[in-house]
Amino acid sequence: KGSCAAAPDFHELVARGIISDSELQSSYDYVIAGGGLAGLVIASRLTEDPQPLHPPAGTYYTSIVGTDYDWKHVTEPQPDLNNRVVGWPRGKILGGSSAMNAMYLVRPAREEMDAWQEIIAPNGDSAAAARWGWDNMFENMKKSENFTAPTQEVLSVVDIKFDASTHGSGGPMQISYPAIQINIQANWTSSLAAAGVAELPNPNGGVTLGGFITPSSINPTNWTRSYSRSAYIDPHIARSNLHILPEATVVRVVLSDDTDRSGNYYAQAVEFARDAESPRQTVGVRREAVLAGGALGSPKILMHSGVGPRDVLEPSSVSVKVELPGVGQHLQDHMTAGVVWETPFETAGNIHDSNSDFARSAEFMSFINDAIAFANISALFNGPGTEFQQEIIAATDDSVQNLVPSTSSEVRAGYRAIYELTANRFFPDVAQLEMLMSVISPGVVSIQSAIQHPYSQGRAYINSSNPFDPIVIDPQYYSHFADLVLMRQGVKLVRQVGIAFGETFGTETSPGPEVQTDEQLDEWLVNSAASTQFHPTGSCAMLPQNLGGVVDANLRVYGLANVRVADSAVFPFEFAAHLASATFGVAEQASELLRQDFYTVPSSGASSGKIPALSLSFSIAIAFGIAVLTALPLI
Ligand SMILES: Cc1cc2nc3c(=O)[nH]c(=O)nc-3n(C[C@H](O)[C@H](O)[C@H](O)COP(=O)(O)OP(=O)(O)OC[C@H]3O[C@@H](n4cnc5c(N)ncnc54)[C@H](O)[C@@H]3O)c2cc1C
Repeated sequence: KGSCAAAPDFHELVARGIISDSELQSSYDYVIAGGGLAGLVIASRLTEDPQPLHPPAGTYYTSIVGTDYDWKHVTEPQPDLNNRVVGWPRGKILGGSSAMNAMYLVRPAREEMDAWQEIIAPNGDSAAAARWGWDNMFENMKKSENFTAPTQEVLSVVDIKFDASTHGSGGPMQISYPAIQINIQANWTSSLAAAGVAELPNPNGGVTLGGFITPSSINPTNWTRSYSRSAYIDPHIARSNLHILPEATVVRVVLSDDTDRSGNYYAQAVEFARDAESPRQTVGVRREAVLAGGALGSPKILMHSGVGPRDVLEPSSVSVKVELPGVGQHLQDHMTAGVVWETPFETAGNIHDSNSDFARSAEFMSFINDAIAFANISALFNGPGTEFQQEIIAATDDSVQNLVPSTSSEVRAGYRAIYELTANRFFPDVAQLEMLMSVISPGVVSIQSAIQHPYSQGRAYINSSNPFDPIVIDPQYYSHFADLVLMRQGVKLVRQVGIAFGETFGTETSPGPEVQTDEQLDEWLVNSAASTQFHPTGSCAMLPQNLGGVVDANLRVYGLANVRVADSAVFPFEFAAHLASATFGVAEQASELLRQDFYTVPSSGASSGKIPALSLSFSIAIAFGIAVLTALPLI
């Protein structure tokens, strides 16, 4: 239970199926590009067998944001943020962003997931679409979990409401609560109630509105982070049917020259390289290629494979194989800004800085922020917000005309569909804002305000044929006026919660009491405050093709027979939730689909022609985890 475990030795790596180039087969049934949250779930599920488990390995969370295990993406300068750039960390490691995230375990609302089902099959005529509605996704999300209730000691400090039946049991991801709680958080739900946001008694069961202490991805047997690697890969002894090749960047999917009988191109191989200077290598695909590179990695691989918008590929000198204008489009994110107060009360930050025995204990080190709330428009406007809604609806045509970074009529139609859904169906009852209390800094507390259903959409795109050049990220933050208004109202609501905390909260230090008018708040939000909540999505949206969709209800890329995207890129619109739980749901569902209904690549399609005669099904997750084979702490 120290802060750092010993590096894995060679035998441990072998046990997990981690291999070197020389052990690579010439082809595999399934090739998974990206060993992140979703990629490892799929790799593990496709190769699972009833072998006994090793004890879980790991140490408590230390942030890897900003380290070598972070892709360290940055956005383009954002005109509506006074040309500021925003950092977009992403896990560059086995486990992906599940190895660096803040561990909040939060599900979307029933209403949102049912809307997803409806948008992919507008006439309600697709059994495939029903997989993405609440009822089925709830089961998929629970499948990944093993829930443990908070300890009595914790409950004696903070009255945490939960309903164990809304969680899974026996699944790989450990879902629990920190071993300790901080006294200040005891007043979270009562302060929210005083500000007009009621307590939510049964979080994570399809209703999201209200305040609660959320479970986290914590393993309560040793108080460590639970993430896709520790949950789905590390516990299993060697699987002869799983190879994981770390430190390999997938550069493209090698597609067939001709289409198959159904008129689709098919993946013959996946090409990868150690770095920009190293020779390109390929591994053959016998059944399916699964892109699980995340909301930035997956669209990038597609574009370098010749699948994407013509006006992006041609200027980048990538030949167009399948023109699919939605790749990289519909990029959405949650923006956030925090109000900070001094506090005379003890925070987790104060305890941490004390360096006491308790501060060094694994129990204390398990503490992570977990007090959150979701608020709807009435809470933000102290009324139904009808006038604001009418303004948004009236701006629909203008927004479609001027704010979509694509000339494609399909992408514009998709923007309109998401816009109308957000402005009508989601407006009154679905959460518009998340509030998150932070008590991990000494002497101060903060509450973040984070908009959940942005009207601004941007895009991620390539601008060269070199796959080692970074992807260009332009979320077009605040390009739609409503997002700034929602944030401003959110900050006002957060301040009301702060007032309700009474003497627990002292002087406001940011933005500070002098920032009061709408204009002052907007200036603060634009010039310094607003940043990301780290939830990009939509870049390979599951939408009908005439709405700029990239994948269908089976996660298959339009125009390709055996390439699926299965990660956080496929959500067509933002949910009012952190995205890990829903992404686990996607990966669990994808694993089922890949087992039940796989493509068989025509025999002439093998890249090298020397397919080994294997009776076992082999999978490979090609992961960019740059130090997995070296002295990497098992975070
Ligand atoms: C700082 C931070 C905090 C967050 N906090 C929370 C939270 O508290 N709760 C929550 O629910 N969600 C949170 N999230 C979001 C959540 O972690 C992600 O939505 C989720 O991990 C997405 O899963 P994924 O499989 O789509 O992508 P990832 O988990 O990012 O996995 C993608 C993987 O693909 C690899 N990859 C990409 N391109 C290539 C390539 N060309 N070749 C090979 N490999 C490639 C990456 O290195 C990575 O390993 C947070 C995210 C971040 C970054």
